[in-house]
Amino acid sequence: MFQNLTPSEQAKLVLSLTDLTSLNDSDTYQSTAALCEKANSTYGQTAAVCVYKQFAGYAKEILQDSIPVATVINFPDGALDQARFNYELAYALEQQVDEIDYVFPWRKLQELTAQQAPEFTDIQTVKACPAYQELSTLLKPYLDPLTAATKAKRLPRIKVILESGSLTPFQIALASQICIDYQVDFIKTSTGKHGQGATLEAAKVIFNVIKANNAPTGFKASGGVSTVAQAMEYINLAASILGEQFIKPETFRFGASGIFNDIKALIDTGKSTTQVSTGY
Ligand SMILES: O=C[C@H](O)COP(=O)(O)O
Repeated sequence: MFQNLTPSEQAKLVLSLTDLTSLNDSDTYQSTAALCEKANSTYGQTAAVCVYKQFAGYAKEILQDSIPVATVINFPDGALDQARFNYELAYALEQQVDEIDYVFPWRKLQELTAQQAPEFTDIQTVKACPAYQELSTLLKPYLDPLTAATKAKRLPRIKVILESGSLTPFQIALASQICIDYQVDFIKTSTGKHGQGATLEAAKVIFNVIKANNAPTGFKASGGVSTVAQAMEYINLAASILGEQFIKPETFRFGASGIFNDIKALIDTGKSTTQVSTGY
């Protein structure tokens, strides 16, 4: 089905699945307003906007519930710091954000699995790994309050960022399993701030863990996704493993800061920015 879409239809589909993101030290109220304008334009609406928490309240004010506002916490390092977590979560909830993208303590996962390098074959091998239980217990004070906020309807959705580019397939599977156990809404690949961003290989591991659990968990590809052609590869891979019905904003997202120009070019001209001649 997705293979038959015209370039403009592909661009519109990708736009509808994108959390249009700006997470730069140079962000301002002005740049936040510009981001919100792009997210709700004549080209269509994005799935969400994602901004640092100090701009989230302002984005909410501009968008007035027309588009969900997401913010990041424990970002980008993925610390295990309870006081910081409590503060950042409370602050984000005060801004009445719709979605929180929380960075998984991936360095702790690396540390706990440093002596083991098993291949990811199936989910039973992941569950048999001592690090799985240990990390699951360590993360309870972080993941429980997040899911409690969704259950209390203070927060519609939680995403957990794995930083998959710094993890092996086994570690990605283990972290994904913990996310599913704690009933987070989305497993997200990357912060876009550290090393390798999203890859199809990491996405495939996450899709297979979601499938093995028959879980309602969604997926977000982020970090370096800057063209519609790239995004379509994730869409086609997800559809082939989890079915076409998975491809909707409730379960499938892109986190991208630089994809809007390509979407615009495809809708306006039918040609990607990567195909547009520079005149040389
Ligand atoms: O969550 C989203 C990422 O920070 C976006 O990464 P990007 O700037 O490489 O598109």
